Amino acid sequence: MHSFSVGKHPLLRLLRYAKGYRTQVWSAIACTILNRLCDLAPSYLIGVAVDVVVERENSLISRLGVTNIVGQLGVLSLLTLLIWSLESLFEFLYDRLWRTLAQTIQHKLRLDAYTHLQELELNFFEERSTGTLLSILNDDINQLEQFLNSGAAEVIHFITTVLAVGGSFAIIAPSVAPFAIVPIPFIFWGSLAFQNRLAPRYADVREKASLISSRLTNNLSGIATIKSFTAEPYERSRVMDESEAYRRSNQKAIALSAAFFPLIRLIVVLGFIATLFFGGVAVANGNLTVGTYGFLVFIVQLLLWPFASLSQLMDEYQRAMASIRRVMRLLDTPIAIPTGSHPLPLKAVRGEVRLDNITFAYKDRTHVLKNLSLHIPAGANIGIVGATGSGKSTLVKLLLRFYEIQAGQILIDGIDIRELRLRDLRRCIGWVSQDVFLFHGTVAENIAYGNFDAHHEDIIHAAKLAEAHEFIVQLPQGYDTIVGERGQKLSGGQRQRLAIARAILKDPPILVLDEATSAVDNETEAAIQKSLFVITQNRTIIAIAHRLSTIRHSDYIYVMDKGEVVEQGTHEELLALNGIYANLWRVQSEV
Ligand SMILES: Nc1ncnc2c1ncn2[C@@H]1O[C@H](COP(=O)(O)OP(=O)(O)OP(=O)(O)O)[C@@H](O)[C@H]1O
Repeated sequence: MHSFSVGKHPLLRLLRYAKGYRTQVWSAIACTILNRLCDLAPSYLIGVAVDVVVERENSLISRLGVTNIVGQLGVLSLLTLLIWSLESLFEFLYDRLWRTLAQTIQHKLRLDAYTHLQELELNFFEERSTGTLLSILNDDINQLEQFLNSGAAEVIHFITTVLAVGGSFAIIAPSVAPFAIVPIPFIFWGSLAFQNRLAPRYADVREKASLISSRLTNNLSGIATIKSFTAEPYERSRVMDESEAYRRSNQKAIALSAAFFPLIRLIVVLGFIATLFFGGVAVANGNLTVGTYGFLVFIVQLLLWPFASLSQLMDEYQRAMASIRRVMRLLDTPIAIPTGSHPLPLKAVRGEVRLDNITFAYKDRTHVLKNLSLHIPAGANIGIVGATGSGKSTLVKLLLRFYEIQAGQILIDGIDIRELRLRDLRRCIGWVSQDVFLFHGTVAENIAYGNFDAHHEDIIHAAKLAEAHEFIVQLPQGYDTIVGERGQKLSGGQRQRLAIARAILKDPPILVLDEATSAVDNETEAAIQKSLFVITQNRTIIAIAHRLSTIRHSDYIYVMDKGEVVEQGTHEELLALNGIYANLWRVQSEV
């Protein structure tokens, strides 16, 4: 999606987000230049005032037709008032324009980064902590604010000042001007050297910030565990370590950044002294008037100070770049599981699933599934059992194409899932996972996640089928009760039933239940089974369970061990086989 911009300077890529705002950008540039010109004017007005009192009837203003001094000073005062008012007006305008643009850029960048993030494969998320990603999406993008708010204005102010003041310098005193600009190359050289040293320090600061963020998010979600193990002091010291590392990293950046401005000031003073000295010599030799000399000494500061403030801008720039680079790196992460192009209209799905000799290993791990084949006819109701860690959940995740298989083929209705449009594939599978995730929101909203267009009656119907209606209506606000983050205000069994209701509402041709009823009691499970039986007609069901009673009525049962199918058949056939399944059944029946 972003490949065309890879390789471009991150700042240029950032500025691309302002593309559709040409008028605002130009207006902002114009207002910034006008503001700076108005800002410089008073220094010139002082020159004009001196001119009035020294030259009297022969002053510059007298050429406008006002000859007496009071009149001239009156004109000057009005001019000053006008210019200062304009300066304020332009400042208001440019500040507002740049800051609005800054918000727009941040908003678009954040949205782009999030959209891209959502497309990345699960493996990407497994290798990074939530806190790290959060710090990029939130902190880093917010970090840009300061630079975006004022960076452009400062650059334009700088250029305007140098051109206006430098130009007038060259016109008024061509012989002194070269001395005034002597420090400029040194300032540039110093700024570049500074920039190169500062960049890695700010990159380190951002890195440390993301480490704190990841520790904090982790601890906040594990707060109950921390409390139960009375690990508060331990966690406090871990947070302290991360915070200390951040502080130290920042200190290193500050030490350098703080030294720069005073250093530049020293160089600036050289230009000031040169003007003072050589200008004085010129006056003594009769090559320069006293008035002009005074004026030059005054404006040389106007010329040189912006160079000093350049250091602050560089600082902000480097800080922003450290963040921009992190965001751009996220945007440049390639999507490892690309969508296919074959459409699979929901209505047309029959629901036949075939796994053909598949082999799969998680990244840097040994094989989880080896040469596994199984065939699920459309509309069949199959069960999968097996020891913990034998690869049952992995199999389902492969069907959803969360990971890519290394060998073999997975087919739905005879089409390789790699060829299918990813959204179509996932839309036709309803998945109730082992660890249910509920979003912060109401019960109804969480069920409606299965179908955002569902009516309230549909939600209730789905909840009834999932045996959830009864407990929902007993909650304080019924369907409008907030479930808390991750659904923590509900019991495990209640969460599972909401997840089942959500999957039922999705009404998928293929329904996968991975330990979907493991947390509910036998009685409730039996009731859910009965309801499910009603809706399982014309639907392919894949049920994974440790409790064999859950799947004993399946049309066909696969028994897995260490990534392979070791037994298969109906419940009766498997009992007759007298193998692993029969053994498990005996153990569980005795219990
Ligand atoms: N994201 C992952 N990255 C690396 N390894 C993983 C990942 N998920 C699972 N595994 C490993 O793959 C193996 C199979 O896990 P899987 O969850 O498929 O087993 P399961 O049969 O569903 O087990 P259970 O009955 O306990 O749920 C396990 O050894 C597990 O450690």
